[in-house]
Amino acid sequence: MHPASNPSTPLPSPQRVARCLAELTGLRDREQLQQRLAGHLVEHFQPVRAQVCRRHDERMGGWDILALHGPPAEPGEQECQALLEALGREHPLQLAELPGRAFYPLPGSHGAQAVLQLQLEASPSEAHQLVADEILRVYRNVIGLLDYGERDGLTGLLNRKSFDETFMRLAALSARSEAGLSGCDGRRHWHSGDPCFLAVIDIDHFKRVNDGFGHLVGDEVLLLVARLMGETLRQHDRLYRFGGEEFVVLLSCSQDDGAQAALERLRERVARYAFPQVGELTISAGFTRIDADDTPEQAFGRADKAVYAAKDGGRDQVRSFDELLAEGAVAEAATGGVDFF
Ligand SMILES: Nc1nc2c(ncn2[C@@H]2O[C@H](COP(=O)(O)OP(=O)(O)OP(=O)(O)O)[C@@H](O)[C@H]2O)c(=O)[nH]1
Repeated sequence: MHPASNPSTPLPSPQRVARCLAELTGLRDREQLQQRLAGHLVEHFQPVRAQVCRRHDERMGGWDILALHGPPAEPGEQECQALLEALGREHPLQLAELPGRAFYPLPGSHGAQAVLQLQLEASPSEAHQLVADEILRVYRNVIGLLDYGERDGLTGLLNRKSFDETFMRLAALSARSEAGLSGCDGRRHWHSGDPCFLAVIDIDHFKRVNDGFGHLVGDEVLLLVARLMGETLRQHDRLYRFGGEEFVVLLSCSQDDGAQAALERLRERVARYAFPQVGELTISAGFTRIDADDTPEQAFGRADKAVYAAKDGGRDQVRSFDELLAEGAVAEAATGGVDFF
């Protein structure tokens, strides 16, 4: 049974709603946007408990919990089902079997999927829900505009625009990992104790595709490789194309060999895929761990050297710069000497 409608929570004044919308439409940082939206919804509904649940690994399941109001509570089986259902929705979810609970999808944080889980003392009035729905709609529109500006037109992957900022955030997380720290810092998409990596992925002999089948088919191959990347790598890995036939990935893995395994999975997936007209294709990948004092240019330069090693070694392989360095196969990357895109 649903708890009775709660008439005691006053409807927000038009000024407050306008202030909320002005704030949300003025933000450009997705995490900040997500946090402020959650904050406004909490203020709006005045729940007994509110927490943001982030899905941290698509394959393994599991949720990262960020308590906004009241103590955090691990979602039970039914709640996990509801969270999953809410993820893909445009509208909030309320279920008869979970009275007093509301699940607000918080989409758009670069693949990190999150839901605001509210525990209410009483069902909100229809007018309350309507206002919250409209706030959510404006939020989605802002995310849509951000996507439009930050994504590559052909593949839908991220473009160069947000790369540096994300990279610097990862370098800071790597600093925590080097210091042996871990735990939730409240603003993460990644586990703050995990090492982070930059990978460069290059389609082998792509020129032959263009020369043999034409640029339209070449473009389709780029699109399909991007799709395979999205399907194979994890939700919170960030996938970029800055133009050309080269892709960049920022990923965090709980162990050092996790990046190698993730990229191997992608390499195998591409090698097994039958590309329309073209047939078989392979990729070469190189990666490096991101250090605390790295610049994007330095890390990219190292990963790029590893790609060259993969090409030299016969293509269709994944190489780690750090391993190549340990083997003496490459020299330490010169600082700043690499052309970056
Ligand atoms: N269709 C298409 N082709 C592109 C795009 N951007 C770059 N290219 C082509 O990608 C090809 C890259 O070729 P190369 O750098 O010589 O390398 P490759 O043939 O992939 O050979 P290896 O990297 O050595 O395995 C060139 O033919 C570019 O014209 C694009 O947006 N669409």
